[in-house]
Amino acid sequence: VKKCSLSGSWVNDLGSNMTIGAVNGDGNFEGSYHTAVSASPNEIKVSPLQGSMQRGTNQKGQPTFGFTVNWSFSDSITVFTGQCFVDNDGKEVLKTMWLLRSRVESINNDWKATRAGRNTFIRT
Ligand SMILES: CC(=O)N1C(=O)N[C@@H]2[C@H](CCCCC(=O)O)SC[C@@H]21
Repeated sequence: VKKCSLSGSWVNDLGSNMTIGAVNGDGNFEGSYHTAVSASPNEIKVSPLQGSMQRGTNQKGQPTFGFTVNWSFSDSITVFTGQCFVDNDGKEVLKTMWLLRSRVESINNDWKATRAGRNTFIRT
């Protein structure tokens, strides 16, 4: 099976872009995320991400991963988790699910503070 590598530039169906740097020996990586959409009223700015991928040989070149985006323009944070696949056309695809945690004024609003979703990234 062709290998799927996380490093490089990706885009999702919302038009958000992310760039992931080299994966180090521990499987950790850093990058940046430029979201096309936001729940925050603030101006969108590029934000840093940090994450890890599994490097075990049993990944068959299609590793699982997770990363956190620490939004630089709002008090929220998003964690993504997913797997890097080579699809049936030989293209690399990141299938992810995410949780967006927004800061709320009071614990009474905690119930509405977390949004969840799925998203797919392809290489730009
Ligand atoms: C991949 C995907 O679905 N999303 C994406 O690319 N942008 C939105 C969210 C952007 C949050 C910005 C900060 C805020 O609004 O507080 S994270 C999940 C979603």
